[in-house]
Amino acid sequence: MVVQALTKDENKFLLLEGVHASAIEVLKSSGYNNIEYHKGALDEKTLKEAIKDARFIGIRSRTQLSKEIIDAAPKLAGIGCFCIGTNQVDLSAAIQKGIPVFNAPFSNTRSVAELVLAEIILLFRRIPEANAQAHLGKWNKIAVGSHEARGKRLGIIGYGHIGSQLSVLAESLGMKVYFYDIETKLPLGNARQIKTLSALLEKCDVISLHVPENTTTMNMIGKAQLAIMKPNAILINASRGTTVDLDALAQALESKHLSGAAIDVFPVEPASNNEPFESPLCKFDNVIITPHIGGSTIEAQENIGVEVATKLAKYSDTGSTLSAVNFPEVSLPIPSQGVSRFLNIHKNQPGVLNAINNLFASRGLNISAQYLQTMPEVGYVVIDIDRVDFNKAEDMLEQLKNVPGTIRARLLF
Ligand SMILES: NC(=O)c1ccc[n+]([C@@H]2O[C@H](COP(=O)([O-])OP(=O)(O)OC[C@H]3O[C@@H](n4cnc5c(N)ncnc54)[C@H](O)[C@@H]3O)[C@@H](O)[C@H]2O)c1
Ligand SMILES: O=C(O)CC[C@@H](O)C(=O)O
Repeated sequence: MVVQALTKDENKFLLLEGVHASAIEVLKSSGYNNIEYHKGALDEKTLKEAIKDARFIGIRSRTQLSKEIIDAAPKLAGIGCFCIGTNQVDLSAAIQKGIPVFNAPFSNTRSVAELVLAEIILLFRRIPEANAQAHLGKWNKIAVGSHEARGKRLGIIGYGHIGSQLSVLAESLGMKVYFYDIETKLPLGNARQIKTLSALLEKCDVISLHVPENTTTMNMIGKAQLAIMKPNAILINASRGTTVDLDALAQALESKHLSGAAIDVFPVEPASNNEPFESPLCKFDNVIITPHIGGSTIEAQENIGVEVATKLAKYSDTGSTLSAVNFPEVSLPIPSQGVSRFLNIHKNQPGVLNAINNLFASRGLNISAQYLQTMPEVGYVVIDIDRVDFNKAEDMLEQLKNVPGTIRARLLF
């Protein structure tokens, strides 16, 4: 359990996978200079070593923060995913250790929507094949199988931040947009929500996936779903690699049932740019294969760097967990000078708050403000008391950590 009040330099930030320099700028301007930066992901052994004394870690999609890795990080207080997806983190193991996980839910969404729009046009025009042939010296000037996007039907699976932006962009090209989502969503423009996935697949000329990775989306496009797609339809996946069965897709391309595909994400992705990439799709000229770069634009990465680093610094400075993905959200005002602030993360069981309040009362300490949020497993309470000297605050922290049910307690200032 973490109990000591820390200076900013004692908070080591371990930043992996080349997160944008904007993250470092934010951390430094917030007074955090103890930053270990790596351009790539670390192998498991090196990661376990590096994370041992890290207070915060910043990753993208390559680093798997399993329970085993989290258990190897006794000081870890916060995780920043410098991306949208958080499926690479064992969120349940993190919350059980009292560790909030933050991400950047919007910053790269436009980049993905733009890439998919470009892929729709390229695939309708059969540009990937023409390009491959031209590179081999073959001049194949034909219009066969080449189409405008205008008037074609786009089917979007998952009408969230990315799917809905794609919807607007595609309509501006004159496409007819349909979508399938497990939630009822407000259609933008003239888009229409379709009740079942099969109805969407049967109807549309292009299908694009924009769902999260979870049990409901695992292999949601397999042999049966590909079979009911329109002949010569196109499949695009820039969501997560687990959503499409790639062997089934390869068969659908082999049999020429589909006219093309664009795939940005894979069930197994190389851990670094130095490792080889293999896929059953590599042999098809009518498949655009990209190395998980849907969100990899300078604009997106810079914004993500600022957004996630700000969330980590704010949590470290004030205890604010606003927009954490796995954790009770507490938004905190800027504290006044005359305050000492404690955090207590505890199992959500009866009596913890009572015990905490009795503890402060028994020491004659006035609680000037208290912020509490709970989730089924975990409660998070931030306690401001009229300022006490450091020794007394440290003594209180020792008591606070002994409150039954406490997972983690910290003294912020
Ligand atoms: N390729 C990249 O570089 C890249 C970049 C950013 C995001 N992503 C991925 O794109 C995906 C979408 O991101 P987003 O920001 O739009 O997410 P989002 O959470 O805003 O939207 C996801 C939508 O999918 C819906 N959904 C969930 N389960 C579903 C199911 N079984 N069937 C149908 N709909 C379902 C949700 O209701 C929601 O509307 C995520 O997997 C994210 O990780 C990839
Ligand atoms: O930048 C990455 O590694 C992941 C990008 C994307 O998949 C996301 O989840 O935001």
